[in-house]
Amino acid sequence: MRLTDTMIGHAAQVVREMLKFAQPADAVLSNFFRANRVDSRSRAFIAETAYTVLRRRRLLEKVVGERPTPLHLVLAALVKVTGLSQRQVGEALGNDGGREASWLGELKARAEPELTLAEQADLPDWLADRLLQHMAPAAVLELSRALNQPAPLDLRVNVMKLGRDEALARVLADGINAQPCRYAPQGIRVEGRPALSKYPLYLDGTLEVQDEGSQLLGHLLAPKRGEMVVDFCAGAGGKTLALGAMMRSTGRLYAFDVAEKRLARLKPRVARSGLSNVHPVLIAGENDTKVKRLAGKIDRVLVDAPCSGLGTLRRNPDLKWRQTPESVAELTRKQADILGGASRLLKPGGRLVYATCSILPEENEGIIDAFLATHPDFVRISANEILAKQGIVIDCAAGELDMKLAPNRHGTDGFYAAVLERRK
Ligand SMILES: C[S@@+](CC[C@H](N)C(=O)[O-])C[C@H]1O[C@@H](n2cnc3c(N)ncnc32)[C@H](O)[C@@H]1O
Repeated sequence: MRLTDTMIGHAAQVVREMLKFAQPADAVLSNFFRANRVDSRSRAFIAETAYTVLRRRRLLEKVVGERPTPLHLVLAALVKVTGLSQRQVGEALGNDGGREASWLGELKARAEPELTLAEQADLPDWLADRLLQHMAPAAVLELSRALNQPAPLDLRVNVMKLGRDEALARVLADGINAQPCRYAPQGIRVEGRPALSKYPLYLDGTLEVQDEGSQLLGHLLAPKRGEMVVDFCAGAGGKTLALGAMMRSTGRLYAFDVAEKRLARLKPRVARSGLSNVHPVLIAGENDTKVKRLAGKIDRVLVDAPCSGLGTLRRNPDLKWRQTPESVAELTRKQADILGGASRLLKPGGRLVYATCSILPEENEGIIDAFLATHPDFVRISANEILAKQGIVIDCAAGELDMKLAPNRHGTDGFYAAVLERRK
């Protein structure tokens, strides 16, 4: 790929917008591409470079020094992280970029800065401190390095339409490099970024984009044909679709959410999937009368709780700069309330799965421990045993009941799930 000064300038423009943190990084990118016509190779460069700056912001700010400009952050990212040579970047900058080229020369000559652990991990201090409360420094570095890599693309095969092996064979025959996911029985991991929006198997609902970790949640809830199931925080329905297919389009699957826009995005996906058992319900909150009416009637409840998203930094690196100790505290209050409300839905003997894509214990086992302390009618059961019964063997700590996934150990996003059962 020939790098040009326009591409570098565009990347700096995107970085400038992203670092305002007024909008999520992916929204900044799509707005930029809507407003500026750029060819697909430049697009990939701009997106990757801007995300590299977000991922490695602390290192880059340290390297660049005081009052870093977006352009200097981009140039530093290209030579310090992407591994381009000073000459390659200098040539792209051309004659008009003489000042920046000489700045790059200076940068190259500077001694490598001393970095604190949080800077090496490229995490804000508060977040590194939280992780260090329950992890060794080497483990924090290993986890954060994995979170600072781009994520692979995982697809879930809709088994109502096609078996995983047949779908994989079709994908391979269409020239897309892919392999079965390591754990998720319906998962396919794809190499590169194929254009799915025009791909027939995607358009007809055979394939859905879903991280392998998310796919496993369905296997933890393991809904059966004919059951009454609630996806309490259904959002745009990624998990709803997987649950509906596991129920073979029978029974009733309520998709609750408080966000009308997200539920609206669920409807066309349900149509494409061919499921007829999904009932989207807009609720005002966990105390809505629509929720209360179903109290004690539901076999299985999934609570895919709103969370900090810090397990998804591979895809959403801006989250580590957007979240704060205060926003996490607010989320934990909400998580406890939602879990309390959702738990009332269960029949005796029913199963609840509480999940987040966070790596912070206060959003995960902290919520479950506090819930169990005040709800003696619930017991925690082994997530790993439920998976093992379905032939899914996850590498986990001895005696660990909850499912904890991490990119450095499992190649998935950071994920947490606990399985609770209401006593009979
Ligand atoms: C992690 S997202 C869910 C993602 C979704 N399950 C999927 O697979 O695409 C959390 C969702 O919880 C919803 N939410 C927030 N507060 C809620 C509440 N009190 N009751 C139900 N849903 C809530 C948010 O609107 C958001 O869609």
